[in-house]
Amino acid sequence: MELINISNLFYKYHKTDVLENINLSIKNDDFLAIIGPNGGGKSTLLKLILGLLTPQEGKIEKKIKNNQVGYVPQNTNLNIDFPITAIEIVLMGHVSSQKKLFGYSKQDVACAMASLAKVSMAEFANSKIGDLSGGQRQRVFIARALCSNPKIMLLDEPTASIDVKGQREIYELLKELNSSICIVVVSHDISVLLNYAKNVAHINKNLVYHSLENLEKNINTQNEHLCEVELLSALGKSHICCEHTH
Ligand SMILES: Nc1ncnc2c1ncn2[C@@H]1O[C@H](COP(=O)(O)OP(=O)(O)OP(=O)(O)O)[C@@H](O)[C@H]1O
Repeated sequence: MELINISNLFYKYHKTDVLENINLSIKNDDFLAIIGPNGGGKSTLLKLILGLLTPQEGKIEKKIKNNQVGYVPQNTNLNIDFPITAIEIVLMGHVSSQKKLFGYSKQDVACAMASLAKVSMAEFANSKIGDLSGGQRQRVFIARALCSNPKIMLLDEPTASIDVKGQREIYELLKELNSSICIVVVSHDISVLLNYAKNVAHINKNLVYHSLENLEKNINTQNEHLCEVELLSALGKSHICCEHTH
């Protein structure tokens, strides 16, 4: 089932074109990797899908409600010295049916604990976020996004500054979640991601789509230093590589 359909989308900041004629369909069981060079327009596309920006031309049709879209932002600006616990972070993502002025209901806390359990972080519920490793912190943010029972989860650079072992653990978790949730990951760290993604959207103002499921694995994605140029030439799209050098 198609969850999101983007057709003939254009977006510019001021007078500069950032996205041109984007067409993309995202299905409920997809695991989509959005890759591309710095400034290629990946975050802009994510913001458009989230409804934070509005297309100037073209359209984005969503077959789901906004609260069924989970979002895990880049956490580079997180102040890890802030004295907040894992469960408090998760509760921030919980939209309670029972309105309370102060604090959270027992159901809210139970839901947050269930989300932490899904990402194997229940035992760290009362740990301060600053005491967790980068990978554990990322799991907590995934738990926060899970609180709203999303049908699709968008993650912006979820493995930035996490070592390769930690990256694999995050993607194993996302693979598990992908049995019931559509996963969309924006990332530069494609070597590990490509072992898990089903499809790839390469964005550099334009979008080029690759299905990985049908791709003969003629590239060694276990290679930690696999770069985008190698990937794209293996996919037979070496012309795209040239765009990076402009
Ligand atoms: N709010 C803004 N106002 C003006 N220009 C912007 C704004 N946000 C992004 N841009 C520009 O739009 C282009 C695309 O930016 P975007 O952040 O979408 O790229 P990206 O592919 O996510 O990059 P990165 O990989 O570096 O995160 C860049 O040239 C950027 O400078």
